Amino acid sequence: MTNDKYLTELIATARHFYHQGWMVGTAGNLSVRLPDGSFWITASGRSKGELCKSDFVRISPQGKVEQSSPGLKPSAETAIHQVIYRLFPEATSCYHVHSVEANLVSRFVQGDCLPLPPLEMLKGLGVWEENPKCTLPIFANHLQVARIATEIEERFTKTPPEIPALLIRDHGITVWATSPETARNYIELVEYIFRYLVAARCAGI
Ligand SMILES: CSCCC(=O)C(=O)COP(=O)(O)O
Ligand SMILES: [Zn+2]
Repeated sequence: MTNDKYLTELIATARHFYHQGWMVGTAGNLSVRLPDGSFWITASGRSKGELCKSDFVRISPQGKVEQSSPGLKPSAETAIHQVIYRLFPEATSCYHVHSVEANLVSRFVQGDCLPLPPLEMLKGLGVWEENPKCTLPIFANHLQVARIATEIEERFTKTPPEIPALLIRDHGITVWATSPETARNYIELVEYIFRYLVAARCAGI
């Protein structure tokens, strides 16, 4: 893929997520990793429904800004993307969105794991067991993003997640995948599961 194609894909995906209500205003951030280990990430504070090609910053494998339009800052949550790419060398895309449902389900439990219902949809996230008992890791939403990133690194180094996703309480979901298309599917699947959980609770199930 050329740089242009990567950015076109991220712009289209952000617009799609914006129209779902998952990247309202400036919420969320998307990144894609290139074969040289650098990655393109959305610049901080841009309206995610109307991104253009100059709204991205390229971060080197060492974590420095490598390419940017004047006046841009990388996403405030770049440290989380960096830690995901470090932990999961096969990942080439990392997407983070804020939905109402993600925030609601993050309060359904007090602990640091959200049990997921044994839905067929889990197969789309790589879970192929009969009646799976799968959980989604939850992290606290610290003001200092670096602290969230450190906690992700410490926890996943000891206990790898069962699915390529993590939830930050009262904040949003992050997924990672081996292609931009797969990361987009993962966001859609996880958001479906969140809607199911909210609907099930409303229905008293
Ligand atoms: C209203 S969004 C608050 C910051 C945030 O959580 C986010 O995902 C967007 O931050 P960025 O710096 O990537 O624009
Ligand atoms: Zn966020």
